[in-house]
Amino acid sequence: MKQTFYKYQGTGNDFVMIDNRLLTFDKNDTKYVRTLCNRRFGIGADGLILLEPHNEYDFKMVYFNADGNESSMCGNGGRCIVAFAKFLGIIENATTFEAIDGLHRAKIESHSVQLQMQDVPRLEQFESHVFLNTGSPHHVQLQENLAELQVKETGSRIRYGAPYHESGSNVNFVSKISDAIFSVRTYERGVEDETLSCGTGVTAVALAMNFIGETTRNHITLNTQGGTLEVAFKNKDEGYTDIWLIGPAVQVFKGEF
Ligand SMILES: N[C@@H](CCC[C@H](N)C(=O)O)C(=O)O
Repeated sequence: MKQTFYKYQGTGNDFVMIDNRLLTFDKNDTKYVRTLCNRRFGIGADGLILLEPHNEYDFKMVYFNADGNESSMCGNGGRCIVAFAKFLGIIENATTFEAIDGLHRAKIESHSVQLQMQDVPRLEQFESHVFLNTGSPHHVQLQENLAELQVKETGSRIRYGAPYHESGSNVNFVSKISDAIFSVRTYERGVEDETLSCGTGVTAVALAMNFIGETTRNHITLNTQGGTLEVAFKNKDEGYTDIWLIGPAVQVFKGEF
């Protein structure tokens, strides 16, 4: 039987999106998911997302990286699935849904989707980077000459090196433009390459920059290779709460396989 899919992108982080409310998609077929995400032999995407039914909330999000493995939270994917749920008529402009890291609230305002992220209680500062988990693990480091950086090579070395090794971390390279604006390039674990944008990544960058005193702001603009995102948050005694990731989420096309 043919399977309908949709393609979505959020600031260039792109996803195959499937309505799996009938639970017919084989989630254990890693090779199949990997092929669908392959840009030469498949549809092509940074990840694949299933929208599934939920007993209490509007829907459930199941996220796979382009390598075919189910992974931790995807912020841009979370914003895209909210737009998809509205397209399917499951929600109007506000929702609560479940993802692998717990419940998320979200709001839609014209083409912008605002996604509430989990609180971040703990950030670790090292000599040249900050490590934190915003639903996915993120290494954040300030970087000179960001435009010239070989993100795939440098990111891969950090992702597979100590202390991350096989389980890995996403790696974000950051350049400060002003107190309120930072540029970010991200190497994504599970894609094993630079992506044009990473939602949990820019969230990590905004919090990390506040944590190390590079900004005093609580609403930060992040320039990514694929467009602009915003992150708003509140400081707690330890860590951060009321964290929102804000930006566009666009349906690109529909197809079947
Ligand atoms: N693109 C995502 C991050 C997806 C998860 C990541 N690749 C991982 O496995 O940690 C985002 O927008 O947050």
